[in-house]
Amino acid sequence: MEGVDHLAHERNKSEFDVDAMKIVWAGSPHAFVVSDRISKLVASDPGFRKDNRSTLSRKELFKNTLRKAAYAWKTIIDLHLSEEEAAKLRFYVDEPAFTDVHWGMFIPAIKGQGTEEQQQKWLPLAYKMQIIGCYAQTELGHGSNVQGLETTATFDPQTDEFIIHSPTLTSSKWWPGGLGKVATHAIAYALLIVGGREQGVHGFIVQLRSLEDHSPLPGMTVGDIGMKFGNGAYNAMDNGVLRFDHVRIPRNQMLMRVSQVTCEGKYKQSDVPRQLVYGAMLYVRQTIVADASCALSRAVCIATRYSAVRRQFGSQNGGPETQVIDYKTQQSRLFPLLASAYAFRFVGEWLKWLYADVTQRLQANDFSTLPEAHACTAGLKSLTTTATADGIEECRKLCGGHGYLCSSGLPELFAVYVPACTYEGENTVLLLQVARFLMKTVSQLGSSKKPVGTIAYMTRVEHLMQCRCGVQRGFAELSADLVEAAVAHCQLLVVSKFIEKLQQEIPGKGVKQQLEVLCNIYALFLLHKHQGDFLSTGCITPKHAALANDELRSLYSQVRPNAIALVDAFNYTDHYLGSILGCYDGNVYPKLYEAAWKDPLNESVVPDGYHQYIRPLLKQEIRTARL
Ligand SMILES: CCCCCCCCCCCCCC(=O)SCCNC(=O)CCNC(=O)[C@H](O)C(C)(C)COP(=O)(O)OP(=O)(O)OC[C@H]1O[C@@H](n2cnc3c(N)ncnc32)[C@H](O)[C@@H]1OP(=O)(O)O
Ligand SMILES: Cc1cc2nc3c(=O)[nH]c(=O)nc-3n(C[C@H](O)[C@H](O)[C@H](O)COP(=O)(O)OP(=O)(O)OC[C@H]3O[C@@H](n4cnc5c(N)ncnc54)[C@H](O)[C@@H]3O)c2cc1C
Repeated sequence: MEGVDHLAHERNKSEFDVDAMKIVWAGSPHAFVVSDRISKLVASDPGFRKDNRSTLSRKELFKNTLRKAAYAWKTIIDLHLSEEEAAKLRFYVDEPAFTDVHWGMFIPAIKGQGTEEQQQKWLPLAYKMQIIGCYAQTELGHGSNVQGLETTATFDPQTDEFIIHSPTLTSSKWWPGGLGKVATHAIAYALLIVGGREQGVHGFIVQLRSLEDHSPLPGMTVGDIGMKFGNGAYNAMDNGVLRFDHVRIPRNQMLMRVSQVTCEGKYKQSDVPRQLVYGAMLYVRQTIVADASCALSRAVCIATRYSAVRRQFGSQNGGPETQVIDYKTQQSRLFPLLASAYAFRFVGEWLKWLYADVTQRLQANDFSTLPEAHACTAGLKSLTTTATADGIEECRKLCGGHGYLCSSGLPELFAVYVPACTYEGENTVLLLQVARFLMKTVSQLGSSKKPVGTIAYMTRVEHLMQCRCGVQRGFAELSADLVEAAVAHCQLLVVSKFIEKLQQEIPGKGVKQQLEVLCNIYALFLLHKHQGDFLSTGCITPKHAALANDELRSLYSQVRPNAIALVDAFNYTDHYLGSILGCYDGNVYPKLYEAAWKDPLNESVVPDGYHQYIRPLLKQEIRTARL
């Protein structure tokens, strides 16, 4: 039944303009056109094939990733793609690679922390990929505690150089993506020592490998840290280890926007806050929130389409069985995730705006919104990645047994996604940062400093005034509760940004109504999940809670006829989805059957090893067998 749309009856049911919703999801008509064109370009090019990934060995997988990255770069140059189109192309190629960190961290770190001169020198090389960079911050002994890093950068005024050194085993750089086998350069973070005085952790541009033959430069011991979670998946990335043995670099390779070391050995701080050293993390956390909506929507698209295809029980008079998407239990697990995907999309859009705004202010030496931007990026990164990782796993379960097959796309998606809960700031550690920000705000309530922006609501929460005096005491003791408060604050942010989105003009028949339903599901689902907190704090009564649950059930029924169209609006190609269960035409069973026969284990009917291990068992010859 190739060519038949098995989900056509579902698509016919929808009550809104899907094409208009595609534009809302993409962000603008222009963004939609670019995304649509580039995703189709990648999907139709056999050079970007990815369906064989799970059967490759680590070395084959890695080499294939190198080939794809080179091929992507050639395509970008041959087709004269703009920066926006090139970024989309890398996104749709959909393979973790050194390029993520080069474009996503190395370049932003130079832009944010480098002086004009440094940017002019290094950025053109990086943009043309004449150098490949990584972001070497984390060490074997410390990741979260950045101030605890042990690598040293000691200034030598005699030669006008820094000596970069790894004094202990635990000071070995450990984890940086791209470092293991590819990067030619790193932004390495090290404790600056000038004239015998420690001046805190700073970033340095360090060349790692020869630009002629790729061999490590003298004083560098560098390699890959080994296999990671999930067989294929994130193993395409060469996360690395690096030790420095008194490596010398010129003084002008310290990133000097925030602070400078002069040739006389004087340490000077600009009037910009030293937190700007963490600027690259601010940037990446913001991109991670946008990525969360992509990963979650992908899993939800797979689970929703498959739930409409899959039938179990309930046949009446020999008619078809019930589509599992019609079970209320399936809906109550699936539709909040669908709503979350949309919610994260819109909060991601807002965060992008917030980041652009804080960047503009920083350039004009206005640092007033930096703490809020830090709290928002850290908190939303934590909230959205946790919910997305959990959501992908829930989608796998929603697909029953077939969800466990690699051809469902879900195991790989989970394995690639789940480290987002750890990298770029471990999620609990980041929530503690939000909690600290909230508690600082509470301690200032009643003073002349009024909370503004995302914390303006705190003036309206009367009982917070009573907490003021004790907030700086007992932070550690109460940290588990404070983390919950931080999550609640972030959830409020997500809900309020969804509501703000709905206050805008949204064209297209029925589009706004669908988004209103999803927004209400997102908010009421949270209320339902945290009912205990709402009840115990007296924010709602048991009657409210019961009403909310009734309303939630009714909202699920309203989503049901539109569910397939709502995931079609993500506009994902079958190539990008990488899932038989989620394929657009819903022709799942023949495709699953066909894919099984392509497994390397099915290349012969009698497996390798039969004569050595199976036959001796069957023939009772195991004692004499040579094992
Ligand atoms: C297109 C691209 C796609 C991109 C995708 C790429 C994916 C790539 C793949 C994945 C690649 C993965 C790549 C990777 O994983 S790269 C490695 C990422 N590593 C981390 O994220 C480490 C996590 N730890 C930290 O961030 C900090 O040390 C924390 C936050 C725990 C503070 O620890 P500590 O308690 O010791 O504090 P302090 O003394 O150092 O500083 C305290 C002061 O600084 C303020 N502060 C703190 N942080 C920031 C900030 N960021 N902006 C602005 N301000 C900030 C803070 O509010 C406080 O201010 P105040 O209260 O004193 O006023
Ligand atoms: C796939 C992947 C890619 C990465 N890529 C890079 C990269 O390119 N460059 C780079 O520099 N790094 C990279 N990292 C490292 C990453 O940024 C760190 O692993 C991360 O910041 C967490 O730090 P950690 O490993 O020290 O965790 P830890 O801090 O040791 O966390 C262990 C546990 O301790 C808890 N904990 C820690 N501190 C506190 C506290 N103060 N209060 C309460 N609980 C606490 C945490 O919540 C966690 O449960 C990568 C990591 C991964 C997994």
